[in-house]
Amino acid sequence: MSNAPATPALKSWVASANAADCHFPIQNLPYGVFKPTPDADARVGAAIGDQILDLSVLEQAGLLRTPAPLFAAASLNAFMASGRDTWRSVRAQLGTLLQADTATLRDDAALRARALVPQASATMLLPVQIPGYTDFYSSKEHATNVGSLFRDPKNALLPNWTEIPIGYNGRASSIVVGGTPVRRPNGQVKLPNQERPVFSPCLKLDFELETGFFVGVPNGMAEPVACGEAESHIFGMVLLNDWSARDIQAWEYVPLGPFNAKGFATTISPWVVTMDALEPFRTAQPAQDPLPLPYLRHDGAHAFDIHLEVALRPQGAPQAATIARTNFKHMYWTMAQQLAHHTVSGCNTRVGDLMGSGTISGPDHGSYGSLLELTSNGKTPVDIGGATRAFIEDGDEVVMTGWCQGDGYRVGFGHCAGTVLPALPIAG
Ligand SMILES: O=C(O)/C=C/C(=O)CC(=O)CC(=O)O
Ligand SMILES: [Ca+2]
Ligand SMILES: [Mg+2]
Repeated sequence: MSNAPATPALKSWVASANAADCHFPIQNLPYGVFKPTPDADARVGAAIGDQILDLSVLEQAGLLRTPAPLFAAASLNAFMASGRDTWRSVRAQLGTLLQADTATLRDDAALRARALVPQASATMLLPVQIPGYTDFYSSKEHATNVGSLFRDPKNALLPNWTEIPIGYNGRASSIVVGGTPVRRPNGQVKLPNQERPVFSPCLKLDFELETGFFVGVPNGMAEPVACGEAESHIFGMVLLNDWSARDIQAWEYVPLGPFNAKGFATTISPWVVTMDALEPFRTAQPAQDPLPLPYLRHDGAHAFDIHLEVALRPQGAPQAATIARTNFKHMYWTMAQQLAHHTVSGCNTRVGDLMGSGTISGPDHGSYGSLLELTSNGKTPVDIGGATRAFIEDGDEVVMTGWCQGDGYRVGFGHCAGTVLPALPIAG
């Protein structure tokens, strides 16, 4: 259970995969859905270096053994539904095919030309057909910060927080893949010193730095997933931006929680990093006090050491400025506890359900996962090199990234990016 993997860097014949800072070395092999050209059909691929390995081409060429055809598909759902043995077998077969000393594809120029697509020329699509989306609230630092800003600094953390992995049922319909522009929402905003709300473009648009996990092995109704078994239901993880309209949220959220403030868009990264690729980076979660109720207990280490960053790039700026750095390992509630809690009532899950971690804030000011926290609700704007931001402005691009640091290699998530478009005009 170490977080300092000692495995020496394995090499691939895809040279770009061997760079020490590459997110997609042979140790990673994340899955995504892409079109090699705008008119082509969508298909499943695995990222390797700066290329995509087209799994539908490999499958057609008879180079992948699976129980059924899985990869000439517009989503990962069929592959996810094929079960954990198939996930592991495909991962092992791809690892072998891509290893430096395996000649099969390396020395077949014609097949290689069809099977490898430069990432720069491909269009990435939403990787999963997502039946349901739930967002948790599992960072103690985030819950404490937001509790202080929205409610009472003296009682920032509500009494249920250390007992329940708090969550809300989100909107699957508005989840988009990284690179998709996001429109600033209009909604009800309550301005200070006014008795009634106004209908207005959101004036406090924010990001939330999160990860998400996909359910690969579903559970039936009234068949709760045990905490100790929960990880075996998870297919993999993505970066997730739970865009949040803070002014709409502050007015609407009592008593049923966020609605329009978080339902207009959620962005996920195009590549799904498997739990098998993340396994070497398993580490201990923070100590939990009080001891959770028995259905939320698991032995051993259930956090993952994933370094995370958020950068902001104003329209026209050549570079994005990094405004937050944190780590997934700070999360108080684990993914296993989230899934056990979600299903303990008898709630079923489906293949492709997405569970957001909740905003990932760390202990220091520069490790907060939202502008709400970084700017104390707009009071202390952040510096983005030549400009400042209290909240997101039109034309700003928010870019999240994350990776696990191995010995001479990285298991990375790539980017999760989105540019904000102006709100729709308000009539009259
Ligand atoms: O504390 C609140 O009232 C609200 C908190 C959030 O906005 C967070 C939410 O979406 C869950 C999370 O990202 O942790
Ligand atoms: Ca959230
Ligand atoms: Mg959202």
